[in-house]
Amino acid sequence: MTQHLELLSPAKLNLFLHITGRRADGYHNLQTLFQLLDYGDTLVFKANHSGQIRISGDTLDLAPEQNLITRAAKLLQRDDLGVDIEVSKRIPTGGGLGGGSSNAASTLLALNHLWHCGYSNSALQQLGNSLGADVPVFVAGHSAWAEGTGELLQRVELPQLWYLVVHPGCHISTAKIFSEERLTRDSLPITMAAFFQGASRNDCQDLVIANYPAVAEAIDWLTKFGEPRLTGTGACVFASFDSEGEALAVLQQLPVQWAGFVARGVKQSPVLSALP
Ligand SMILES: C[C@](O)(CO)[C@H](O)COP(=O)(O)OP(=O)(O)OC[C@H]1O[C@@H](n2ccc(N)nc2=O)[C@H](O)[C@@H]1O
Ligand SMILES: Nc1ncnc2c1ncn2[C@@H]1O[C@H](COP(=O)(O)OP(=O)(O)OP(=O)(O)O)[C@@H](O)[C@H]1O
Repeated sequence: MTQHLELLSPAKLNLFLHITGRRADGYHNLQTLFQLLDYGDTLVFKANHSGQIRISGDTLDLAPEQNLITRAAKLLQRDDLGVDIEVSKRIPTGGGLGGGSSNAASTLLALNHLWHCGYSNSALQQLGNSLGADVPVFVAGHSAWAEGTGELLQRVELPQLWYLVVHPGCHISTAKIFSEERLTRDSLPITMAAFFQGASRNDCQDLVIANYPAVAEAIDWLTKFGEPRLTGTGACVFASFDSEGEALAVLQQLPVQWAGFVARGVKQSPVLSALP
């Protein structure tokens, strides 16, 4: 039995984000296109029979029971099953890159394997949906067109472009953006064909630009080199390039007050590629 697994828990971009309505429970229906990236956090899992779920490394000062990694593990834990998880974070939190959701999904996939739980991928997606709206796509492990609150997924083949992702330094709460009165929440649903013809935007972008000057400045700066857009509810913004060289050339000019990285869009999550 494999006892040890090292996984790259990937970041995602929302290539567009339309909010099409608000449900009775306060959650929003949306349309989005999730692009998974070859950039992420490293999680090392060592399974044991201690009955304990222990996290070390970059714990983000979160109490273990608040960490989405622990919460995901608890959904699968039975009897004396235990695990030590070493975390190295690279994905900034509150960045719209889905780092917490990705970690939760990676944990579900890893422990389903190491603990021999026997859940199907779609059962794990359903379990993950209770942890966060972005968890199912990371469990599915492929780029996807998403509807509902993000859990109704359709596989999409996307060109494997290179992305420059810029973090303007501020942390944005997803719940805060979704609770703003001025948020656009009545976008008409579009077809996939309309997206590929260029008819899309991020409905959170104007609101975030108005409230977070650093995001506005990052978008202005990136406009010199491409067509920047916000991912999720921010704070990160991104632009696409045909080659790694073009993206890296722009990264080299990034003003020092911001962080950034270059990553490639991938067809399959590195987590799924690493699992037997
Ligand atoms: C904006 C996106 O990043 C797009 O990918 C996601 O929809 C957000 O996913 P997430 O961070 O996993 O979000 P969750 O942890 O489920 O929800 C955080 C908060 O955002 C709001 N929320 C989130 C998703 C959604 N479809 N409607 C919402 O209104 C809710 O107030 C919720 O309390
Ligand atoms: N393992 C984890 N990694 C990152 N954040 C975590 C983790 N566990 C819990 N969290 C909490 O989850 C919250 C959201 O983190 P996350 O990085 O997923 O958000 P985000 O980058 O804004 O992405 P999204 O696009 O899903 O909104 C943070 O406030 C953080 O405190």
